[in-house]
Amino acid sequence: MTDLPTSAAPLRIGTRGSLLALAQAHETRDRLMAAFDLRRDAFEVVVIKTTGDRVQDRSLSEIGGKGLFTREIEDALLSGEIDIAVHSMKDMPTLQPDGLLIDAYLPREDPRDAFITLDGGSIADLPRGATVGTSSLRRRAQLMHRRPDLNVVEFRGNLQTRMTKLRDGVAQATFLAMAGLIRLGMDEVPRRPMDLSDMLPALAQGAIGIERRADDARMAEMLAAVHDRETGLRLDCERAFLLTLDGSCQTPIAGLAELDGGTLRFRGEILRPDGSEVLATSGDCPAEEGAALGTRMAQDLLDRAPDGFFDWRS
Ligand SMILES: NCc1[nH]cc(CCC(=O)O)c1CC(=O)O
Repeated sequence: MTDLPTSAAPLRIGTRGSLLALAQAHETRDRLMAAFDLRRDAFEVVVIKTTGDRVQDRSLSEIGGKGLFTREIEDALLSGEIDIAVHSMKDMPTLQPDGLLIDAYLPREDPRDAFITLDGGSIADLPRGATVGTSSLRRRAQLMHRRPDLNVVEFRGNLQTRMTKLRDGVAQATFLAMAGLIRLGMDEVPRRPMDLSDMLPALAQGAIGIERRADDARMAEMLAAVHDRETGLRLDCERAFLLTLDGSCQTPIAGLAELDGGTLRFRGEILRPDGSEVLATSGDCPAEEGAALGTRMAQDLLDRAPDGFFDWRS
């Protein structure tokens, strides 16, 4: 490989500024350092503020639009201010702008959601009418499906902010992705990982993707060295499912692909926002054919959804 980055011409990694985003950018840098025997000063982490970071006083679905956490970063990639961008794949729109692509993923972390209370209790321990904080339409719908008696309130902010809200009594419980807790080393937070049969995660939860310019052969070569093939196969299926349903992280859609040797198994579901109805599907295929399976699984749900099921789609 010619033309490796140096301290004089470092590889610039674009990222949001949250602690989790920075941890993910640093993991990407560390893996590239190891793969190419480079020093830390051959990299520069460039923090970019996005609309989603800036607006804290309204719910994400209210601000609307796709790419709330990505647009400014993708602009920096297109203009050449950065060389790659590191993203939580569950926050990524399913299609990238012309000229950009994502075909490199780091090894996926635990994809499950965790149920969080200060005393480590379970959902079943919550008294009738208890308040749960979450801004995720998916988690809200999944929770209300099981416990329609619960009161769900908006809970925005990073992991630290949400823990402070729990301590302040704004809500008795919340959900956080296991991947975030693990990547931030928040070992002191009492968490109960949700069984996958009780709560399917957001599509691509726990996966880190690295975006680059489509015509950047040097970055393509470098990223291929850190790409995790199994994560890629699972994400091919999950992203095809999401694309066919035209969903995003802000719609009540859940699903997960898992590899079992050469077989890819997928489970997915869509919900009404109030949790009153769930439509679930599952299937499997050879590991390499996940995209076709994801599309077929989504089509199955579209075919079965009664009139009006998708009224929440704008
Ligand atoms: N929507 C915010 C977001 N984006 C990615 C993660 C967690 C890490 C991941 O899923 O990769 C989180 C926080 C959360 O849902 O608890």
